[in-house]
Amino acid sequence: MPETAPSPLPDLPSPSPALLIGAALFLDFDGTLAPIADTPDGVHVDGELIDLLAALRRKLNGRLAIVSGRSITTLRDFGFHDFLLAGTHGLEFAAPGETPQAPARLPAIDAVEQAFHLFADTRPGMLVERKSISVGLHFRGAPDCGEAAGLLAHQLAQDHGLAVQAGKMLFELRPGGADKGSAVTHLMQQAPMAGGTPVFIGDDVTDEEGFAAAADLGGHGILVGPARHTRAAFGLEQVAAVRHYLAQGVAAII
Ligand SMILES: O=P(O)(O)OC[C@H]1O[C@H](O[C@H]2O[C@H](CO)[C@@H](O)[C@H](O)[C@H]2O)[C@H](O)[C@@H](O)[C@@H]1O
Repeated sequence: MPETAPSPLPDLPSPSPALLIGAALFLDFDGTLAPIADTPDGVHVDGELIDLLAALRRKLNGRLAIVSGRSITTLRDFGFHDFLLAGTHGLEFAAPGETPQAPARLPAIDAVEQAFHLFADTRPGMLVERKSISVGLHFRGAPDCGEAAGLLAHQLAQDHGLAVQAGKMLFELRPGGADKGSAVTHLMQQAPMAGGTPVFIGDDVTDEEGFAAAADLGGHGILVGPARHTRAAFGLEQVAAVRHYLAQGVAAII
């Protein structure tokens, strides 16, 4: 029998700016609001982005949140002090100006961080990212080490009862029990997000739970980047298209 080539994934339709009217908007950070950089510290947030998000949030009567794998502390360091934040893949929450609600850093995370360093320190290009309550092992600078990094991450997760969060050239270990979907569900139950139609914009596999939660609550997911199997109904090509879309949203909402 002749082998059949897998059929290409159809491109997702572009979202209309009108989708943002009445939305409760959830925005991923890396790869959605800021282009992917070589290292976690290589990302820059410009004042124009903060101003755009602030204008959109005003139009949405406050219904705008950033839902990221970054910690709340890091998001605030990037300049998002005044925003409703869900950090570390749905494990942490903070309203503007408030102390983050977050679980304590587990001793197991410190043990994993040490093991990650033992692995990374002999492999040029590997990078360990210390985070508030989790730890990341990045192989963007050493792509050949990705498979070994994944094996190590899964072994350590099993040894310490932690969850593996795969990302873009990254394995992160963190406590389980939450994801971006649970963050959306949680935030949709309270002001200022309650009452809006959830719209989740993200690029990474970690955003799929966010797309699914938004869809399950009657809203929509918007995937940033190339087509893939996804729960998102709409697509935008890249970060610049996201910014353009958000600016169109500001203009579309009276
Ligand atoms: O949920 P997000 O806001 O998308 O955060 C997910 C992870 O993003 C960061 O790593 C990714 O972006 C880096 C900078 O562009 C890039 O160098 C790296 O390869 C990507 O995986 C961040 O460092 C992680 O802590 C986040 O969990």
